[in-house]
Amino acid sequence: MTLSSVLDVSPPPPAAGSGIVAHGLARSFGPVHAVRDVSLTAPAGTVTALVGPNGSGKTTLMLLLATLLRPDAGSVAVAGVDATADPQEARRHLGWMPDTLGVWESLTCHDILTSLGRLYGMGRVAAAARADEQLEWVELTEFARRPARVLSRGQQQRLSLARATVHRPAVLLLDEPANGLDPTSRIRLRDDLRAMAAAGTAVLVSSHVLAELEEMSDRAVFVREGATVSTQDFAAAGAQTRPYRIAGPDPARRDELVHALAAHGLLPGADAGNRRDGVVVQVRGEQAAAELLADLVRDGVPVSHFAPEGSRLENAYLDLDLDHRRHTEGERP
Ligand SMILES: Nc1ncnc2c1ncn2[C@@H]1O[C@H](COP(=O)(O)OP(=O)(O)OP(=O)(O)O)[C@@H](O)[C@H]1O
Repeated sequence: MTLSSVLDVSPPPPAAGSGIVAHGLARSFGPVHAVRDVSLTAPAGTVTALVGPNGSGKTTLMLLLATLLRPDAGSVAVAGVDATADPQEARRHLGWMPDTLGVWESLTCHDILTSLGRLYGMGRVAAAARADEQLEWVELTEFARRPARVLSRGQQQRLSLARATVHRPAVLLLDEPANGLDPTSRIRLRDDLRAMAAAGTAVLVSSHVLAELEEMSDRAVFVREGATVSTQDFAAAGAQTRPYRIAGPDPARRDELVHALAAHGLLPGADAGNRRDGVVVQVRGEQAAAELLADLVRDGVPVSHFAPEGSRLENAYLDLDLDHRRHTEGERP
């Protein structure tokens, strides 16, 4: 498939509202069932995280959603367009940021973006103006006339984001976008993706950096061995039970803290205190956490640290992993 056959399309209409809806996707490579049964949604106006272990089929799934691979079974709708039946039309609504920049390293950054704009049907002047705008957005204006091969890894990622969004897509797919980015650029990326979602774009992002994914995402879809295993909505997660680490300023008074927590029916977990000072207890939602903290302060228990332990995404991932290991170990003869 040539790039022009992928992108030789007219400019997209204003963003359509339905994001991505995929049902029963499957794709094998010979005997390897990379994607077996994936159903997911990535609604417009949200950032959806795609999470799964190495080899669970995330990249293959992204390529299926981006219409760069044909599924063996299942369907994908992109902004209301049946992408399996009409991939060309679906691509007008899609932006795709792979984990490496790829092609055209001898062209200048400006030429790359202008060429893309032209392939999406923009006129010469409009495409050049859009390239300037995108380069300014990703802070690469000083590299506009230099070949893309001189860019650092982080700069390449930023050019890749500019390239993926040159046509203002309604749906944006990103595979490990924060790879190689320094902390400032990661924060920028997070803010940019949040801003795009706020403007109505459906953003689907895969990454292994779960704490970072949680900061930028509204919801998460978990995949394992080529199949969706669960979906988590962070807006609804405030009521969920999660571990909190609570510590006082004086480690020698830990027993006093344990005693106070026991009075609330909270017993430290088996690994409590292994990694850092304090006690880890399971607290039933944010309201209960607020009440517990107020009670400890009222009772004169000195508290210098009171915070959720790990990210929700990390905890959910570890729970799924544990369930899976129990399940597979239970199946062994
Ligand atoms: N072109 C291909 N030919 C053969 N096997 C493939 C091909 N692409 C992927 N696979 C296999 O499909 C499975 C899923 O791979 P995929 O790259 O989609 O996983 P992933 O979740 O993105 O992994 P990672 O997190 O390590 O990037 C793996 O077993 C991989 O070896």
